[in-house]
Amino acid sequence: MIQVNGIQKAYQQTTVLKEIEFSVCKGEFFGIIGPNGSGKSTLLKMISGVIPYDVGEIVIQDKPLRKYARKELAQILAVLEQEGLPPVGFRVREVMEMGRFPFQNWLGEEAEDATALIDEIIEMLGLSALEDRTLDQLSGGEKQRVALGKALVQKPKLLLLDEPTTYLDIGYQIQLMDIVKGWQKTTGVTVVAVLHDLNLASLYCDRILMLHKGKQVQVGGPREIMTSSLIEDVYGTRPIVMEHPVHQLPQIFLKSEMGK
Ligand SMILES: Nc1ncnc2c1ncn2[C@@H]1O[C@H](COP(=O)(O)OP(=O)(O)OP(=O)(O)O)[C@@H](O)[C@H]1O
Repeated sequence: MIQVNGIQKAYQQTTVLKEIEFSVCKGEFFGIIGPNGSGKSTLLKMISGVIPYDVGEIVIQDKPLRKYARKELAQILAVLEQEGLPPVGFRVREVMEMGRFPFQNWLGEEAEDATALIDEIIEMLGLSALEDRTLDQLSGGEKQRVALGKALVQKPKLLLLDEPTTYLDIGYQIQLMDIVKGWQKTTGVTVVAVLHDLNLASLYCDRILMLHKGKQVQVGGPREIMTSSLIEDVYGTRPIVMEHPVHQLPQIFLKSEMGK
């Protein structure tokens, strides 16, 4: 689905990503982790075509990214990002409808009626009671669900998530990740997610790319990536890693230097 071949990126004179090389299979849930400033968002923005890369190539569905027209890319790829919502005056349903722009002609008409799809997604995200509210009348967590809805109504083949659980309490974190996973199972969408929470990354991702200071440290399954030595090398703190009692996947426990 995606091949990232030898990507390099500099802002002004400072290189922020170098020699990034990996591929993501169709239908995979692929995570990108790493400390603050390691280049995660920059990499995701390059995959979504928002910012250019300096060296290398990104290929999506066997076609180099730079050969895609904007609208053509928007028909296969959707992004959930913090700043992805329109200005505040819009209502929840209107925002969902905006997700259909890539499929409309210049008159705002679409070959397929998307009303049923929008209804289904509003219902699935628990937004039915809020659909006539404007964005400024929503909490941070509710806005995040609207942003996810706007991405899902595009019915993307590739869904890019930039820190999707920011602002969400633990209940909504799991709910949002489960919704994405469930949606993936029914539609076969490929998901690439930048995640700060290593435990969520371990639970949901098939494979994970770990970045450190703009370099690719390793790509592998949760058991290969979630080791205390690798995490200590990259994050500078040595956690305890234990197997989740239900999911049999590695989970980390942080250790305080101060004790209690
Ligand atoms: N527009 C920009 N101009 C200059 N430098 C930038 C720009 N955007 C990001 N950077 C720098 O590039 C590096 C990588 O930033 P990026 O936002 O990709 O990291 P990140 O891993 O997503 O960080 P975080 O976890 O803190 O969100 C950082 O050093 C950042 O300061």
